[in-house]
Amino acid sequence: MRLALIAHDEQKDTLVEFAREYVDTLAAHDLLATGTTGKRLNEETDLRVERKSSGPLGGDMQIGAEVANGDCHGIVFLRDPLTAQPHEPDISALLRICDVHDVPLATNPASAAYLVEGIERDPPEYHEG
Ligand SMILES: O=C(CO)COP(=O)(O)O
Repeated sequence: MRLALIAHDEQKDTLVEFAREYVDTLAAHDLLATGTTGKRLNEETDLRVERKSSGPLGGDMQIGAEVANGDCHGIVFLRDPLTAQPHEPDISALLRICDVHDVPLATNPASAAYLVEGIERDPPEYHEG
């Protein structure tokens, strides 16, 4: 499966910690991330992550396009619920396209744990295209 990992700045430490905790499960998958998140993951974990553009520069939309194309099958997106983001429309679009295509999406660490553990135990069926 191809999984995306994304975190806003205030959540990046938490995502790095999460990725270390689930490194064995995550390493079995094809991983991608928005730019700065991917840089942190590549530098601070044993995971190898394909980096898209930074979120404010279009990274959320690039990942959304993969969802729309059937190429991205699950997303952990640790959002900052307390800080306004300049690219809020892009974020909303990514969340929406996950719902359109029924792609699992976790936006906080508790649900991210269920998502990753669930994928390991029982990978969801997904459709090409
Ligand atoms: O802004 C983001 C997601 O909306 C994350 O982007 P970065 O990983 O480049 O910080």
